[in-house]
Amino acid sequence: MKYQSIYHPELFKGQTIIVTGGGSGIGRCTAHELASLGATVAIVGRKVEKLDRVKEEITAVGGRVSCHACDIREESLVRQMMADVIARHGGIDGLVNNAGGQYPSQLKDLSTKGWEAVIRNNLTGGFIVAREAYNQWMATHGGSIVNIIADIWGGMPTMAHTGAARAGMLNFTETAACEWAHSGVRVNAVAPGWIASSGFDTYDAPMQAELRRLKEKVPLGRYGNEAEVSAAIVFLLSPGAAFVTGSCVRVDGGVPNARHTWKPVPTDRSKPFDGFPLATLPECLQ
Ligand SMILES: CCC/C=C/C(=O)SCCNC(=O)CCNC(=O)[C@H](O)C(C)(C)COP(=O)([O-])OP(=O)([O-])OC[C@H]1O[C@@H](n2cnc3c(N)ncnc32)[C@H](O)[C@@H]1OP(=O)([O-])[O-]
Ligand SMILES: NC(=O)C1=CN([C@@H]2O[C@H](COP(=O)(O)OP(=O)(O)OC[C@H]3O[C@@H](n4cnc5c(N)ncnc54)[C@H](OP(=O)(O)O)[C@@H]3O)[C@@H](O)[C@H]2O)C=CC1
Repeated sequence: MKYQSIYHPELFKGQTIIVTGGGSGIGRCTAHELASLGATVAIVGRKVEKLDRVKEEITAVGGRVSCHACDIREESLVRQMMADVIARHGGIDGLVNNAGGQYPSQLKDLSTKGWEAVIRNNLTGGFIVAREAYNQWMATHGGSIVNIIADIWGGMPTMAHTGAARAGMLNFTETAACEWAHSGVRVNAVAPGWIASSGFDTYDAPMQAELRRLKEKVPLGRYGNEAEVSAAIVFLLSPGAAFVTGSCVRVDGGVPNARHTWKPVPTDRSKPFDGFPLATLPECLQ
């Protein structure tokens, strides 16, 4: 079934856009939406079988997509991946720096190795991918980069490593937006709140129990869905955002504004946008 985007179906006709982490969740949804809008999508991830599945889904509805196995933490692999995408598609117009993830741990129990693994995954990796996109293509041709971060406004108990990495990524976004503006490159961020995606299923049972409870703390009264994050990414990549750079769009149902005052009311308070018929509800919420 084809993606039902709210945007014009030829918005990205003739463009090539890289989506890291395109084999599942938010990245998979974004790849579907961009392909439905005419883009050729290059999806990147560590597990080839996940990428192949998404490729099958997108080609089945007439989209164009290529798969690139690559760990974003490995500089030489990222360099090669970027060169392959450029050689295969003739350039890159956009990059969605979405690959990432972490595991819950209290600070006192966090090993240095674990801290560094998460920083590499969510800060260093995103930096390497963006720098290679810029140096290998965008510096001379322009382009648009969207970095996916998280709701980092305030502390993130049990998620300090990823909070530090994503806060770093926000500042990287602001700096790159300045340094790369003269090349016609815009750099923005999207900060998802609690998004019911396959990502939830990667957590252990106690964390999943916590996640089931958390929606009561959202002013809009529910989790977000993948299509709602994708819509923000697509806006920032589009000409509609031509004068937007160094910004962050928060897609979180209002959580950062309400942390101290919100009194939970356990009912849904907004109608979701759901343009993605193939979205997978995480098993832990079923
Ligand atoms: C932000 C809020 C909301 C967000 C929601 C989402 O993001 S949804 C999306 C969610 N999606 C995802 O999160 C998916 C992506 N996530 C991942 O791939 C992993 O979480 C990763 C980033 C740690 C990389 O892991 P990897 O396998 O490549 O790394 P590695 O094997 O090289 O390990 C290096 C060291 O890290 C440590 N350590 C690692 N795991 C654990 C653990 N569970 N337990 C304890 N410790 C752990 C350990 O010290 C290990 O060394 P050791 O002691 O073994 O010698
Ligand atoms: N869902 C949520 O509530 C939130 C999500 N986020 C962030 O949004 C992004 C997408 O998350 P979501 O779709 O929910 O989760 P998923 O776990 O489904 O997606 C993460 C994707 O990133 C890929 N990935 C992870 N590490 C690497 C790596 N080192 N190199 C290449 N690819 C990698 C994974 O593929 P593979 O395993 O094949 O490598 C996977 O497809 C992540 O950065 C996540 O942390 C932020 C805030 C909230």
